[in-house]
Amino acid sequence: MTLITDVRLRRILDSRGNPTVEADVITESGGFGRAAAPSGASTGEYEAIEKPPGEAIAAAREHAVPRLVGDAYAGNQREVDSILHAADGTDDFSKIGANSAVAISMAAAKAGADVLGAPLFQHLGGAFRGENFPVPLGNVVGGGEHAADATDIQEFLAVPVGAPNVEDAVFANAAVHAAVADLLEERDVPSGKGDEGAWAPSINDEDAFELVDEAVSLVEDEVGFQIEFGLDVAAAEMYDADSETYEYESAGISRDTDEQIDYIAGLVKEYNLVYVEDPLDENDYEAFAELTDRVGDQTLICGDDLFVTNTERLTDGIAQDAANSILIKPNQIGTLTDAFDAIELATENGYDSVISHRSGETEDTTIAHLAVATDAPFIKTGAVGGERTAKLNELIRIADDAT
Ligand SMILES: C=C(OP(=O)(O)O)C(=O)O
Ligand SMILES: [Mg+2]
Repeated sequence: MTLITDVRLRRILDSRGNPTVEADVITESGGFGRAAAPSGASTGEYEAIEKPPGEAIAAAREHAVPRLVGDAYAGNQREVDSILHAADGTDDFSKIGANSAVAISMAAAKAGADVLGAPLFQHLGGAFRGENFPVPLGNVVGGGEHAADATDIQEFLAVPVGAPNVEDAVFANAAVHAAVADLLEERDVPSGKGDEGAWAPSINDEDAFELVDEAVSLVEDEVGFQIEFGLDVAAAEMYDADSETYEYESAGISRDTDEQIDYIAGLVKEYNLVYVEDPLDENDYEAFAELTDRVGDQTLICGDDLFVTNTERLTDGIAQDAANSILIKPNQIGTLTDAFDAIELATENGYDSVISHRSGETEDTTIAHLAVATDAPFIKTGAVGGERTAKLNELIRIADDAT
């Protein structure tokens, strides 16, 4: 029933107005799945290769589609994904593009779920998936590669750890986003938004910490449950390998690795940060390990550019105690199977998985299902904006359906 009879690929728009790959997978019994690849701006050095969409589509049509049609079963995700790997033949999807691969992989999963008549999270997670729902990390202020002339730290994330359910958590993050706007207006600070919908005022990081701290406290009082905050430092983007320093341009500060570790450890204590992503350069497992040793019992130290959803890099990180959580972005590695394997390896080793969007997104909601299917404790998918609320609203619907 899930035998794949057609795979269609096209270019569609992403949220930045750039082209991206969309895939439709159709099965023998009329099952249908559609998915689109997201795209990063602060990409990790070791990510699978995103090709220009036109080239990725042409290459996938030539090499992957003929191997899938009439041979692969959409309900057998590992088979679909291993055919994608075989059709590509490289270890970084540089032939068909990780964007074509991930769109086909996710579309196949949806087609498989369609044939079974099950929601995607149930098809992916099976009957014995856990009953928890992820806490959403909501990007409320940001800069870095996601906005010009804003904070050096890429993302300030609201974390509604005390929310009784997904719906309250999602609304709490939106309320923090709104409270930040009110505080900016009170202070006469104009602000546009970055790629993920976070406010991107022209302020330095120190001012942003005060702002987010206050916004979080205001909303916490309003909703009556605990909200903390966290960061995606995206430190690889500010690391200068020649001088071996982290350059905070808006504050005019340069920190060497020891100073960076001290700085982040100090922030964790001062602001009770519950989440810190990529606080150090993507090549520096050792510095990650030192920071994790210092504050890993108080906060999540999460590897995004460090691990790039790659089990080999995660294995190295685990061996060195480099972090205690991993960001999972299916397009960093190219298939759902690879993303699942990374989550499984993380879980076996006591690492938390944080399922994540990219800064360039579409209306695709696969990651909401992936987070629920794998019982991931956190999902990072913005706070507001259509391509972000697509996932957040899907999460609310899944919770409504499943409980
Ligand atoms: C979502 C992120 O940004 P991008 O998609 O630009 O890598 C991130 O760095 O976690
Ligand atoms: Mg990141």
